[in-house]
Amino acid sequence: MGKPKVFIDGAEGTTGLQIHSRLNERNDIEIVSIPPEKRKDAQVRSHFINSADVAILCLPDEAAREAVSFVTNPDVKILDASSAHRVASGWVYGFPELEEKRREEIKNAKRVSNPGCYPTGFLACMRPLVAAGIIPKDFPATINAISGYSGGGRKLMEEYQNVSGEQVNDYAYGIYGLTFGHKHVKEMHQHSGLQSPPLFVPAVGNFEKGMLVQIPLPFHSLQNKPSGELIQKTLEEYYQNEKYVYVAPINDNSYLRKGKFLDTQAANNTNLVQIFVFANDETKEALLVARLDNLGKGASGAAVQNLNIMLGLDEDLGLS
Ligand SMILES: NC(=O)C1=CN([C@@H]2O[C@H](COP(=O)(O)OP(=O)(O)OC[C@H]3O[C@@H](n4cnc5c(N)ncnc54)[C@H](OP(=O)(O)O)[C@@H]3O)[C@@H](O)[C@H]2O)C=CC1
Ligand SMILES: CC(=O)N[C@@H](CCC(=O)OP(=O)(O)O)C(=O)O
Repeated sequence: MGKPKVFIDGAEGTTGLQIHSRLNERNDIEIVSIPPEKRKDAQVRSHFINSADVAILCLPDEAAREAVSFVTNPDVKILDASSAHRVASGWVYGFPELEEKRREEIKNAKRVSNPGCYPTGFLACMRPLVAAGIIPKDFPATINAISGYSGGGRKLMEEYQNVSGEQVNDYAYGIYGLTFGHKHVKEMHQHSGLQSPPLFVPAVGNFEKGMLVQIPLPFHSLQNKPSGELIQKTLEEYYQNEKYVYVAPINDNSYLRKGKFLDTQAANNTNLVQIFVFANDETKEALLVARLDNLGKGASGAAVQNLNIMLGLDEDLGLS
């Protein structure tokens, strides 16, 4: 049998380029590339998709749905990096660490949806705690998060990269999603085990990549008041055998710059999601924070990990 063929639809976009550069050096797979002038030609894309073992979609949602409609070859596997199929039936949600059977499901699936960047941080923290009954299913979760501008794809990157002079201050930090219903909320709801969708307030900063996802836990309003240690230990045990989800010791100052500041970009260029638990048992407050590279475990790293699993290869190939 020859090397598995991988086609990246949208290879010239932000996520596509990163996946390509992670796969480019590998000699265990063959990357099949569409001629640049044909990259939006439906017929040519369809041909490439149907001749691949795995087609990775790095496209806007609508173009991703269109790409799936092109599939006629029953053997083709699709890995969709867009948000088009993250809550769709018939698709496996490609977060291998989220539950025990997930790797096997990804391996056997014909359709895998790569998780969103913010949901990766939120779900990594929330799902194990809801599953363990430490956070009740009816908990009204809220999320404040900050992302680098590459999260918005090529257009937002160009906008930020052209900012100069006095505008730099305006672009430093801005919250958005203020009409609610951000495209990630359904995904965060469905895969968390929570009864209601979380209230999500994202922000974007004037830096390329890196992300913090913060989940406040005001336990004084709850009947059961778990200790910070129970929260941290539950997460630590849940991910004890995982290479790409790291749970820091509780209230660990060593991750804080000058003992105070949790920086956004320290997980960049890795496939890691780092989880921090800050807690005060006297005031009954805790804060969960996930830090990741939105283009790493939030997109291209996760995609390469899923691709490896889908092809039955060593999961760590091409990852750091
Ligand atoms: N950036 C991030 O942090 C993350 C992004 N994602 C997801 O990945 C997907 C891609 O995002 P991103 O890479 O950031 O976006 P980009 O805008 O950077 O890239 C999208 C690419 O798709 C191309 N494209 C658009 N329409 C078509 C079409 N009909 N046929 C073929 N190619 C097309 C675009 O070309 P052109 O520019 O010429 O229109 C562009 O090259 C999105 O669905 C996003 O949600 C997932 C996780 C994180
Ligand atoms: C800063 C920024 O604009 N971020 C994007 C989220 C990233 C994205 O669209 O990609 P995924 O959905 O695949 O994670 C947004 O809020 O729409």
